Amino acid sequence: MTMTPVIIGGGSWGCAIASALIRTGQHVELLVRRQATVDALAAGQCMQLPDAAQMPPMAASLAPACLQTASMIFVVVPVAANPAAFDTIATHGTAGVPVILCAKGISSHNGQDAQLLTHAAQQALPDHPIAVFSGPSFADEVLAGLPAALVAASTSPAVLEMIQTAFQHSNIRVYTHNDPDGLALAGAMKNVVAIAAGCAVGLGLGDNAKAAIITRGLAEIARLNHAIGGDAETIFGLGGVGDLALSCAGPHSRNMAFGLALGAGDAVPDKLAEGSRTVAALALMGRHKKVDLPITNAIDMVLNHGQNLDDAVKALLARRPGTE
Ligand SMILES: NC(=O)C1=CN([C@@H]2O[C@H](COP(=O)(O)OP(=O)(O)OC[C@H]3O[C@@H](n4cnc5c(N)ncnc54)[C@H](O)[C@@H]3O)[C@@H](O)[C@H]2O)C=CC1
Ligand SMILES: O=C(CO)COP(=O)(O)O
Repeated sequence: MTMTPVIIGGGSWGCAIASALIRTGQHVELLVRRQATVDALAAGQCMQLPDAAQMPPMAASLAPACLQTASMIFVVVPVAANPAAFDTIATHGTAGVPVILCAKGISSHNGQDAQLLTHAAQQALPDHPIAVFSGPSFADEVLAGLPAALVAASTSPAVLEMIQTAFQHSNIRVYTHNDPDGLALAGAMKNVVAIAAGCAVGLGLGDNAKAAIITRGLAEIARLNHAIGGDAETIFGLGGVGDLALSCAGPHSRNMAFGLALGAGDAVPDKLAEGSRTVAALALMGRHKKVDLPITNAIDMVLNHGQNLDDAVKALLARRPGTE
């Protein structure tokens, strides 16, 4: 029986990861929800990135039985769909096969609690080693074959070796470390900071304000990372400052584009902006951990509690500045 990597999710990032593996000559299967996605992938088209050229045809299926022959399982659906993906793996997967978390957000049940995706996965899948795969990586560029550097984090050196080997000779260069919680948190938080940076630019507050938000946002990420027991080095690596810099660079990031529209008073784009969905859970996590997250809280107030964006900015600026 041939074991192959299986990717749950046939959207932008699922296709990009698949393309990197396929180009090294590996067979990859995608597990998706709709027949239309199966057909599009077989024709070399990603439905969420219709302009992507040179995408190799991809084998996809609606049948979770493909998980039985998975060598490793990438979970590449939005955070809200991760619990259902974990259930599918628990039912159809083989114990011991690594599960690699690729979504960037915080898990939440009806806004009542907040949990790192790593913890949610460990609870749901106690028989599987868990890894996080993150870093600065726009799907369209990876899909186009351009180079990117990512981080795989797991407490299992054998799993890290497996992931690194899978991407060897691909356009994704994989660095490793052993802090999956910190990496998962950083990926979730950078999306919210990108929304805030977008708001500042959209409001016309200038480049100085944008740089201040990025830097103070990084400080928030570092504080919450410390509180959850994450490694400080994670925040200064590809999955921390690297992904934050990428996502705050401009509207190529869907989160930044969401913030830009919000700041400019325009309708927000209908593309996935995980930060808008995760900010409530992050703010909750900050309260639980007693960590001050002013930028995260401001975006939560605007998106989930009806605060006017101008008032949120005034409230942020009225805070007494502390030591850096
Ligand atoms: N696009 C990118 O550049 C990157 C995205 N990510 C992360 O990967 C995750 C997925 O993002 P994208 O692939 O970009 O999103 P996308 O919007 O391009 O695709 C999402 C895919 O998940 C499927 N899906 C949505 N809800 C589902 C559900 N309830 N059950 C099963 N499948 C469902 C959709 O049909 C679609 O195929 C997000 O957390 C994102 O932050 C991470 C790195 C890069
Ligand atoms: O996480 C990403 C790149 O690393 C993608 O960012 P957006 O979801 O904001 O487009």
